[in-house]
Amino acid sequence: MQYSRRPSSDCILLQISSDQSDSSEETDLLLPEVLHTTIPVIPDGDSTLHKNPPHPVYSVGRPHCPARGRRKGKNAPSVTRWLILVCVFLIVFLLCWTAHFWTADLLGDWTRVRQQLWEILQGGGYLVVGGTSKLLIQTSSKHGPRRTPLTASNDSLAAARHLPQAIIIGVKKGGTRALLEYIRMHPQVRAPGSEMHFFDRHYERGIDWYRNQMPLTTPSQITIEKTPSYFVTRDVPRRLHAMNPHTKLIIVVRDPITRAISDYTQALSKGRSTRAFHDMAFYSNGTHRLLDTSWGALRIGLYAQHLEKWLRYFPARQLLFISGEDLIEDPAAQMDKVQDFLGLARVIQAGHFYFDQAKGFPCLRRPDSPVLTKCLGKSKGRRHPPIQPDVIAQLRDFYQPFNRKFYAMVGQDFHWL
Ligand SMILES: Nc1ncnc2c1ncn2[C@@H]1O[C@H](COP(=O)(O)OS(=O)(=O)O)[C@@H](OP(=O)(O)O)[C@H]1O
Repeated sequence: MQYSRRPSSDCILLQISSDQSDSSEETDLLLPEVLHTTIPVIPDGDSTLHKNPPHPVYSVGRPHCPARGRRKGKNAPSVTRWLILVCVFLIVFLLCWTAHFWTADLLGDWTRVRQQLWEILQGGGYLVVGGTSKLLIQTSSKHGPRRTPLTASNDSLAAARHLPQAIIIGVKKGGTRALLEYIRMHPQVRAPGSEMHFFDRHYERGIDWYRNQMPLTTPSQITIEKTPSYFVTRDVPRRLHAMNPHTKLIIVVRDPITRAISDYTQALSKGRSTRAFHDMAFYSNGTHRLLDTSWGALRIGLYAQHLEKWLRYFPARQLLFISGEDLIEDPAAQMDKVQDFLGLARVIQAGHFYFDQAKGFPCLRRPDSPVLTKCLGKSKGRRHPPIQPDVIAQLRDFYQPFNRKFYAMVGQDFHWL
Protein backbone atom coordinates (compact mmCIF):
# COMPACT_ATOMS: atom_id res chain seq x y z
CA MET A 1 0.00 0.00 0.00
CA GLN A 2 1.35 3.46 -0.92
CA TYR A 3 0.22 7.00 -0.15
CA SER A 4 0.96 9.95 -2.30
CA ARG A 5 -0.48 13.47 -2.44
CA ARG A 6 -2.14 14.17 -5.70
CA PRO A 7 -0.94 17.51 -7.11
CA SER A 8 -3.37 20.39 -6.50
CA SER A 9 -5.72 18.13 -4.65
CA ASP A 10 -6.86 17.66 -1.12
CA CYS A 11 -6.67 13.99 -1.58
CA ILE A 12 -4.17 11.35 -0.93
CA LEU A 13 -3.63 8.68 -3.47
CA LEU A 14 -3.76 5.35 -1.84
CA GLN A 15 -2.47 2.58 -4.00
CA ILE A 16 -3.14 -0.94 -3.04
CA SER A 17 -1.79 -3.81 -5.02
CA SER A 18 -1.23 -7.46 -4.59
CA ASP A 19 2.21 -7.05 -6.08
CA GLN A 20 4.24 -4.07 -4.76
CA SER A 21 6.12 -3.57 -7.98
CA ASP A 22 3.56 -3.58 -10.75
CA SER A 23 0.10 -4.93 -11.38
CA SER A 24 -2.47 -4.72 -14.07
CA GLU A 25 -5.14 -5.04 -11.40
CA GLU A 26 -3.94 -1.97 -9.56
CA THR A 27 -6.68 -0.08 -7.74
CA ASP A 28 -6.45 3.67 -7.37
CA LEU A 29 -8.42 5.37 -4.64
CA LEU A 30 -8.53 9.06 -3.94
CA LEU A 31 -9.25 9.69 -0.29
CA PRO A 32 -9.70 12.97 1.52
CA GLU A 33 -6.59 13.86 3.37
CA VAL A 34 -8.48 14.32 6.58
CA LEU A 35 -9.38 10.69 6.52
CA HIS A 36 -5.98 9.36 5.91
CA THR A 37 -5.27 8.71 9.56
CA THR A 38 -8.36 6.60 9.85
CA ILE A 39 -7.34 4.20 7.19
CA PRO A 40 -6.94 0.87 8.82
CA VAL A 41 -3.65 -0.83 8.33
CA ILE A 42 -3.96 -3.70 5.96
CA PRO A 43 -1.09 -5.99 5.27
CA ASP A 44 0.69 -5.62 1.97
CA GLY A 45 -0.40 -8.10 -0.59
CA ASP A 46 -3.84 -8.60 1.02
CA SER A 47 -5.66 -9.61 -2.10
CA THR A 48 -9.06 -9.58 -0.37
CA LEU A 49 -8.88 -5.79 -0.34
CA HIS A 50 -9.87 -5.70 -4.00
CA LYS A 51 -13.13 -7.35 -3.26
CA ASN A 52 -13.80 -6.09 0.25
CA PRO A 53 -12.40 -2.62 0.60
CA PRO A 54 -12.22 -1.12 4.13
CA HIS A 55 -15.59 0.54 4.32
CA PRO A 56 -14.98 3.57 6.63
CA VAL A 57 -12.61 5.24 4.24
CA TYR A 58 -14.57 4.42 1.18
CA SER A 59 -17.05 7.14 1.86
CA VAL A 60 -15.13 9.01 -0.77
CA GLY A 61 -18.10 10.74 -2.27
CA ARG A 62 -16.75 13.97 -0.85
CA PRO A 63 -17.66 16.74 -3.25
CA HIS A 64 -14.15 18.19 -3.29
CA CYS A 65 -12.54 14.93 -4.06
CA PRO A 66 -12.92 13.60 -7.58
CA ALA A 67 -13.25 9.88 -7.67
CA ARG A 68 -10.57 9.26 -10.22
CA GLY A 69 -10.09 5.65 -10.75
CA ARG A 70 -13.18 4.63 -8.82
CA ARG A 71 -15.14 4.25 -12.03
CA LYS A 72 -18.59 5.05 -10.77
CA GLY A 73 -21.19 2.59 -11.81
CA LYS A 74 -18.58 0.13 -12.87
CA ASN A 75 -20.49 -2.50 -11.01
CA ALA A 76 -23.95 -1.28 -11.99
CA PRO A 77 -25.72 -3.75 -14.22
CA SER A 78 -25.32 -2.86 -17.88
CA VAL A 79 -29.12 -3.18 -18.34
CA THR A 80 -29.66 -0.21 -16.04
CA ARG A 81 -27.15 1.86 -17.94
CA TRP A 82 -28.85 1.05 -21.20
CA LEU A 83 -32.21 1.95 -19.71
CA ILE A 84 -30.85 5.32 -18.57
CA LEU A 85 -29.41 5.93 -22.05
CA VAL A 86 -32.69 5.06 -23.72
CA CYS A 87 -34.62 7.36 -21.34
CA VAL A 88 -32.25 10.25 -22.01
CA PHE A 89 -32.54 9.67 -25.73
CA LEU A 90 -36.34 9.61 -25.53
CA ILE A 91 -36.46 12.83 -23.51
CA VAL A 92 -34.16 14.61 -25.97
CA PHE A 93 -36.19 13.30 -28.87
CA LEU A 94 -39.47 14.48 -27.30
CA LEU A 95 -38.00 17.91 -26.60
CA CYS A 96 -36.83 18.27 -30.20
CA TRP A 97 -40.17 17.16 -31.53
CA THR A 98 -42.13 19.62 -29.40
CA ALA A 99 -39.74 22.40 -30.34
CA HIS A 100 -40.33 21.58 -34.00
CA PHE A 101 -44.09 22.14 -33.62
CA TRP A 102 -43.64 25.34 -31.65
CA THR A 103 -41.41 26.64 -34.39
CA ALA A 104 -43.88 25.62 -37.09
CA ASP A 105 -46.72 27.34 -35.22
CA LEU A 106 -44.74 30.50 -34.81
CA LEU A 107 -43.80 30.52 -38.48
CA GLY A 108 -47.41 29.81 -39.42
CA ASP A 109 -48.63 32.76 -37.32
CA TRP A 110 -46.06 35.01 -38.90
CA THR A 111 -47.12 33.89 -42.33
CA ARG A 112 -50.76 34.60 -41.52
CA VAL A 113 -49.94 38.08 -40.24
CA ARG A 114 -48.12 38.81 -43.47
CA GLN A 115 -51.01 37.36 -45.44
CA GLN A 116 -53.39 39.80 -43.77
CA LEU A 117 -51.03 42.70 -44.35
CA TRP A 118 -50.79 41.70 -47.96
CA GLU A 119 -54.52 41.67 -48.38
CA ILE A 120 -55.01 44.98 -46.60
CA LEU A 121 -52.63 46.43 -49.13
CA GLN A 122 -54.31 44.86 -52.13
CA GLY A 123 -55.51 47.31 -54.72
CA GLY A 124 -52.20 49.12 -54.85
CA GLY A 125 -49.68 49.48 -52.09
CA TYR A 126 -46.35 48.42 -50.76
CA LEU A 127 -45.23 45.61 -48.59
CA VAL A 128 -41.82 44.99 -47.15
CA VAL A 129 -41.11 41.30 -47.04
CA GLY A 130 -38.58 39.68 -44.76
CA GLY A 131 -35.42 41.27 -43.57
CA THR A 132 -34.23 42.09 -47.03
CA SER A 133 -36.34 45.27 -47.04
CA LYS A 134 -37.25 44.80 -50.67
CA LEU A 135 -40.33 46.67 -51.76
CA LEU A 136 -43.01 44.60 -53.39
CA ILE A 137 -45.37 46.59 -55.53
CA GLN A 138 -48.84 45.10 -55.39
CA THR A 139 -50.51 45.37 -58.77
CA SER A 140 -54.10 46.46 -58.92
CA SER A 141 -56.42 43.50 -58.42
CA LYS A 142 -58.27 44.24 -61.65
CA HIS A 143 -55.36 42.61 -63.44
CA GLY A 144 -56.33 39.36 -61.82
CA PRO A 145 -53.83 37.20 -59.99
CA ARG A 146 -50.91 38.71 -58.15
CA ARG A 147 -48.31 39.02 -60.85
CA THR A 148 -45.70 40.83 -58.79
CA PRO A 149 -42.19 40.26 -60.07
CA LEU A 150 -40.16 38.97 -57.17
CA THR A 151 -36.83 37.41 -56.57
CA ALA A 152 -36.79 33.72 -55.72
CA SER A 153 -35.67 34.38 -52.15
CA ASN A 154 -38.53 36.77 -51.57
CA ASP A 155 -40.88 34.29 -53.14
CA SER A 156 -40.23 31.65 -50.56
CA LEU A 157 -40.36 34.18 -47.72
CA ALA A 158 -43.76 35.46 -48.77
CA ALA A 159 -45.56 32.10 -48.98
CA ALA A 160 -49.12 32.50 -47.72
CA ARG A 161 -52.67 31.29 -48.27
CA HIS A 162 -54.68 33.16 -50.88
CA LEU A 163 -58.19 33.10 -52.20
CA PRO A 164 -58.23 31.41 -55.62
CA GLN A 165 -57.60 33.63 -58.58
CA ALA A 166 -59.07 31.00 -60.88
CA ILE A 167 -61.78 28.37 -60.30
CA ILE A 168 -62.88 25.36 -62.32
CA ILE A 169 -66.61 25.82 -61.81
CA GLY A 170 -67.94 22.92 -63.88
CA VAL A 171 -69.34 20.89 -65.23
CA LYS A 172 -69.86 17.81 -63.15
CA LYS A 173 -68.52 14.72 -65.01
CA GLY A 174 -67.04 16.96 -67.68
CA GLY A 175 -63.39 16.09 -66.92
CA THR A 176 -62.77 18.65 -64.19
CA ARG A 177 -60.53 16.38 -62.13
CA ALA A 178 -58.35 15.61 -65.12
CA LEU A 179 -57.98 19.31 -65.89
CA LEU A 180 -57.08 20.18 -62.31
CA GLU A 181 -54.52 17.39 -62.08
CA TYR A 182 -52.95 18.52 -65.35
CA ILE A 183 -52.72 22.19 -64.49
CA ARG A 184 -51.41 21.63 -60.98
CA MET A 185 -48.31 20.03 -62.52
CA HIS A 186 -47.40 23.60 -63.40
CA PRO A 187 -44.87 24.98 -60.91
CA GLN A 188 -46.78 28.25 -60.71
CA VAL A 189 -50.06 26.63 -59.75
CA ARG A 190 -51.21 25.34 -56.39
CA ALA A 191 -54.58 23.76 -55.69
CA PRO A 192 -56.31 22.06 -52.79
CA GLY A 193 -56.82 18.35 -53.42
CA SER A 194 -60.52 18.14 -52.66
CA GLU A 195 -63.54 20.12 -53.81
CA MET A 196 -64.19 23.08 -51.54
CA HIS A 197 -67.95 23.60 -52.05
CA PHE A 198 -67.57 26.95 -50.34
CA PHE A 199 -69.99 28.96 -52.49
CA ASP A 200 -72.71 26.32 -52.55
CA ARG A 201 -72.50 24.45 -49.22
CA HIS A 202 -70.18 26.17 -46.76
CA TYR A 203 -70.75 29.83 -47.49
CA GLU A 204 -71.79 30.59 -43.92
CA ARG A 205 -68.34 29.52 -42.72
CA GLY A 206 -66.98 32.76 -44.07
CA ILE A 207 -64.26 33.84 -46.44
CA ASP A 208 -61.46 33.30 -43.91
CA TRP A 209 -62.41 29.66 -43.62
CA TYR A 210 -62.29 29.39 -47.40
CA ARG A 211 -58.88 31.05 -47.58
CA ASN A 212 -57.53 28.77 -44.89
CA GLN A 213 -58.42 25.72 -46.99
CA MET A 214 -56.04 26.93 -49.69
CA PRO A 215 -52.46 25.74 -50.01
CA LEU A 216 -49.55 28.07 -49.38
CA THR A 217 -48.49 29.97 -52.46
CA THR A 218 -45.63 32.31 -53.17
CA PRO A 219 -46.34 35.64 -54.91
CA SER A 220 -45.40 34.16 -58.28
CA GLN A 221 -47.88 31.30 -57.93
CA ILE A 222 -51.63 31.26 -58.36
CA THR A 223 -54.25 29.32 -56.43
CA ILE A 224 -56.89 27.30 -58.25
CA GLU A 225 -59.72 25.22 -56.90
CA LYS A 226 -62.39 23.11 -58.57
CA THR A 227 -65.97 22.51 -57.50
CA PRO A 228 -68.07 21.45 -60.52
CA SER A 229 -71.42 22.05 -58.83
CA TYR A 230 -70.76 25.82 -58.82
CA PHE A 231 -71.77 26.09 -62.47
CA VAL A 232 -75.37 25.02 -61.82
CA THR A 233 -75.99 26.47 -58.35
CA ARG A 234 -78.14 29.59 -58.34
CA ASP A 235 -76.39 31.80 -55.77
CA VAL A 236 -72.84 31.00 -56.74
CA PRO A 237 -72.27 33.59 -59.52
CA ARG A 238 -73.33 36.42 -57.19
CA ARG A 239 -71.29 35.12 -54.25
CA LEU A 240 -68.21 34.46 -56.32
CA HIS A 241 -68.48 37.91 -57.85
CA ALA A 242 -68.67 39.39 -54.35
CA MET A 243 -65.42 37.63 -53.44
CA ASN A 244 -63.53 38.90 -56.49
CA PRO A 245 -65.19 40.07 -59.72
CA HIS A 246 -61.89 39.41 -61.55
CA THR A 247 -61.78 35.69 -60.77
CA LYS A 248 -61.04 33.62 -63.87
CA LEU A 249 -63.56 30.86 -64.49
CA ILE A 250 -62.88 27.60 -66.31
CA ILE A 251 -65.67 25.28 -67.46
CA VAL A 252 -65.05 21.84 -68.91
CA VAL A 253 -68.09 20.91 -70.98
CA ARG A 254 -68.96 17.53 -72.42
CA ASP A 255 -71.78 16.24 -74.62
CA PRO A 256 -74.77 16.59 -72.26
CA ILE A 257 -75.93 13.07 -73.10
CA THR A 258 -72.68 11.27 -72.23
CA ARG A 259 -72.36 13.62 -69.28
CA ALA A 260 -75.82 12.52 -68.04
CA ILE A 261 -74.93 8.85 -68.52
CA SER A 262 -71.67 9.39 -66.66
CA ASP A 263 -73.58 11.06 -63.80
CA TYR A 264 -76.05 8.16 -63.74
CA THR A 265 -73.18 5.61 -63.75
CA GLN A 266 -71.68 7.34 -60.74
CA ALA A 267 -75.03 7.23 -58.91
CA LEU A 268 -75.30 3.52 -59.70
CA SER A 269 -71.80 2.82 -58.43
CA LYS A 270 -72.55 4.65 -55.19
CA GLY A 271 -75.82 2.79 -54.75
CA ARG A 272 -77.82 6.02 -55.06
CA SER A 273 -79.91 4.72 -57.92
CA THR A 274 -81.35 1.33 -58.71
CA ARG A 275 -83.75 2.39 -61.44
CA ALA A 276 -82.95 2.12 -65.14
CA PHE A 277 -81.67 5.22 -66.95
CA HIS A 278 -84.79 5.58 -69.12
CA ASP A 279 -87.02 5.31 -66.02
CA MET A 280 -85.17 8.22 -64.50
CA ALA A 281 -85.08 10.26 -67.71
CA PHE A 282 -88.75 9.98 -68.74
CA TYR A 283 -92.18 10.19 -67.29
CA SER A 284 -95.50 9.60 -68.98
CA ASN A 285 -98.41 12.02 -69.08
CA GLY A 286 -100.67 9.17 -70.11
CA THR A 287 -100.20 9.51 -73.86
CA HIS A 288 -96.62 10.73 -74.32
CA ARG A 289 -93.19 9.89 -72.97
CA LEU A 290 -91.76 13.18 -71.68
CA LEU A 291 -88.29 14.02 -70.51
CA ASP A 292 -88.01 14.70 -66.82
CA THR A 293 -85.80 17.77 -66.71
CA SER A 294 -86.14 17.95 -62.95
CA TRP A 295 -83.70 15.03 -62.87
CA GLY A 296 -80.32 16.59 -62.08
CA ALA A 297 -78.48 14.37 -64.55
CA LEU A 298 -80.44 15.97 -67.38
CA ARG A 299 -80.76 19.48 -65.98
CA ILE A 300 -77.02 20.01 -65.61
CA GLY A 301 -76.64 19.55 -69.40
CA LEU A 302 -78.69 22.68 -70.15
CA TYR A 303 -75.47 24.66 -70.39
CA ALA A 304 -76.97 27.71 -72.10
CA GLN A 305 -79.40 28.26 -69.24
CA HIS A 306 -76.73 28.04 -66.55
CA LEU A 307 -74.35 30.21 -68.51
CA GLU A 308 -76.88 33.02 -68.71
CA LYS A 309 -76.71 33.40 -64.95
CA TRP A 310 -72.93 33.66 -64.99
CA LEU A 311 -72.91 36.24 -67.76
CA ARG A 312 -74.99 38.54 -65.57
CA TYR A 313 -71.98 38.84 -63.27
CA PHE A 314 -68.89 38.04 -65.33
CA PRO A 315 -67.82 39.21 -68.80
CA ALA A 316 -67.39 36.40 -71.36
CA ARG A 317 -63.63 37.05 -71.61
CA GLN A 318 -63.29 35.88 -68.01
CA LEU A 319 -64.70 32.46 -68.85
CA LEU A 320 -62.78 29.71 -70.61
CA PHE A 321 -64.63 26.71 -72.03
CA ILE A 322 -62.70 23.51 -72.55
CA SER A 323 -64.14 20.59 -74.49
CA GLY A 324 -64.17 17.47 -72.31
CA GLU A 325 -63.87 15.33 -75.44
CA ASP A 326 -60.80 17.27 -76.65
CA LEU A 327 -59.28 17.03 -73.19
CA ILE A 328 -59.21 13.26 -73.68
CA GLU A 329 -58.18 13.39 -77.37
CA ASP A 330 -55.44 15.98 -77.09
CA PRO A 331 -54.76 17.11 -73.52
CA ALA A 332 -51.64 19.12 -74.42
CA ALA A 333 -53.55 21.36 -76.85
CA GLN A 334 -56.18 22.06 -74.20
CA MET A 335 -53.47 22.83 -71.68
CA ASP A 336 -52.05 25.45 -74.03
CA LYS A 337 -55.41 27.21 -73.88
CA VAL A 338 -55.62 26.95 -70.12
CA GLN A 339 -52.08 28.20 -69.53
CA ASP A 340 -52.58 31.12 -71.91
CA PHE A 341 -55.84 32.01 -70.22
CA LEU A 342 -54.17 32.00 -66.80
CA GLY A 343 -51.23 34.04 -68.04
CA LEU A 344 -48.78 31.23 -67.37
CA ALA A 345 -45.85 30.01 -69.45
CA ARG A 346 -46.69 26.88 -71.46
CA VAL A 347 -44.89 24.50 -69.17
CA ILE A 348 -47.35 21.60 -69.40
CA GLN A 349 -46.83 20.15 -72.84
CA ALA A 350 -47.26 16.96 -74.85
CA GLY A 351 -44.32 15.35 -73.05
CA HIS A 352 -46.35 15.36 -69.84
CA PHE A 353 -48.94 12.97 -71.26
CA TYR A 354 -49.08 9.43 -72.55
CA PHE A 355 -52.07 7.30 -73.45
CA ASP A 356 -52.47 4.48 -70.99
CA GLN A 357 -53.90 1.44 -72.80
CA ALA A 358 -55.14 -0.24 -69.63
CA LYS A 359 -56.85 2.89 -68.37
CA GLY A 360 -58.09 3.92 -71.81
CA PHE A 361 -57.33 7.57 -71.02
CA PRO A 362 -54.41 9.97 -71.03
CA CYS A 363 -52.24 9.76 -67.95
CA LEU A 364 -49.54 12.05 -66.64
CA ARG A 365 -45.82 11.55 -66.62
CA ARG A 366 -42.89 13.72 -65.68
CA PRO A 367 -40.89 14.47 -68.82
CA ASP A 368 -37.60 14.45 -66.88
CA SER A 369 -38.30 11.00 -65.42
CA PRO A 370 -40.86 9.16 -67.58
CA VAL A 371 -41.14 6.27 -65.14
CA LEU A 372 -43.00 8.55 -62.73
CA THR A 373 -46.54 8.29 -64.06
CA LYS A 374 -49.98 9.01 -62.68
CA CYS A 375 -53.43 8.06 -63.92
CA LEU A 376 -56.69 9.24 -62.39
CA GLY A 377 -58.41 6.90 -59.95
CA LYS A 378 -61.01 4.22 -60.60
CA SER A 379 -63.93 6.64 -60.25
CA LYS A 380 -62.73 8.45 -63.40
CA GLY A 381 -63.23 6.64 -66.66
CA ARG A 382 -65.91 4.19 -65.57
CA ARG A 383 -67.56 1.83 -68.03
CA HIS A 384 -71.03 3.17 -68.86
CA PRO A 385 -74.09 0.89 -69.01
CA PRO A 386 -75.62 0.51 -72.50
CA ILE A 387 -78.52 2.89 -73.18
CA GLN A 388 -81.20 2.12 -75.80
CA PRO A 389 -80.71 4.02 -79.09
CA ASP A 390 -84.25 5.44 -79.01
CA VAL A 391 -83.54 6.99 -75.62
CA ILE A 392 -80.34 8.54 -76.97
CA ALA A 393 -82.21 9.83 -80.03
CA GLN A 394 -84.86 11.50 -77.92
CA LEU A 395 -82.21 13.09 -75.74
CA ARG A 396 -80.38 14.31 -78.83
CA ASP A 397 -83.55 16.07 -80.03
CA PHE A 398 -84.13 17.55 -76.65
CA TYR A 399 -80.64 19.01 -76.22
CA GLN A 400 -80.17 20.26 -79.77
CA PRO A 401 -81.64 23.77 -79.35
CA PHE A 402 -79.91 24.27 -76.04
CA ASN A 403 -76.60 23.17 -77.52
CA ARG A 404 -76.99 25.53 -80.49
CA LYS A 405 -77.71 28.39 -78.20
CA PHE A 406 -74.72 27.49 -76.07
CA TYR A 407 -72.39 27.40 -79.10
CA ALA A 408 -73.60 30.86 -80.09
CA MET A 409 -73.07 32.27 -76.60
CA VAL A 410 -69.57 30.86 -76.35
CA GLY A 411 -68.60 31.33 -79.99
CA GLN A 412 -67.39 27.76 -80.25
CA ASP A 413 -68.76 24.56 -81.84
CA PHE A 414 -68.40 21.47 -79.66
CA HIS A 415 -69.79 19.02 -82.29
CA TRP A 416 -72.37 17.33 -80.10
CA LEU A 417 -75.31 17.79 -82.48
N1 LIG B 1 -57.33 11.40 -68.09
C1 LIG B 1 -58.54 11.02 -67.71
N2 LIG B 1 -58.69 9.94 -66.92
C2 LIG B 1 -59.92 9.56 -66.54
N3 LIG B 1 -61.05 10.22 -66.85
C3 LIG B 1 -60.94 11.31 -67.63
C4 LIG B 1 -59.69 11.75 -68.08
N4 LIG B 1 -59.88 12.84 -68.83
C5 LIG B 1 -61.19 13.07 -68.84
N5 LIG B 1 -61.83 12.15 -68.13
C6 LIG B 1 -63.26 12.12 -67.93
O1 LIG B 1 -63.55 12.74 -66.70
C7 LIG B 1 -64.82 12.27 -66.32
C8 LIG B 1 -65.07 12.61 -64.88
O2 LIG B 1 -65.30 14.01 -64.84
P1 LIG B 1 -65.04 14.88 -63.55
O3 LIG B 1 -63.65 14.69 -63.10
O4 LIG B 1 -65.44 16.25 -63.87
O5 LIG B 1 -66.04 14.20 -62.52
S1 LIG B 1 -66.54 14.85 -61.16
O6 LIG B 1 -67.57 15.81 -61.48
O7 LIG B 1 -65.40 15.44 -60.49
O8 LIG B 1 -67.10 13.70 -60.43
C9 LIG B 1 -64.77 10.81 -66.61
O9 LIG B 1 -66.08 10.37 -66.82
P2 LIG B 1 -66.46 8.83 -66.89
O10 LIG B 1 -65.78 8.30 -68.10
O11 LIG B 1 -67.92 8.80 -67.03
O12 LIG B 1 -65.99 8.21 -65.63
C10 LIG B 1 -63.88 10.73 -67.85
O13 LIG B 1 -64.60 10.53 -69.02
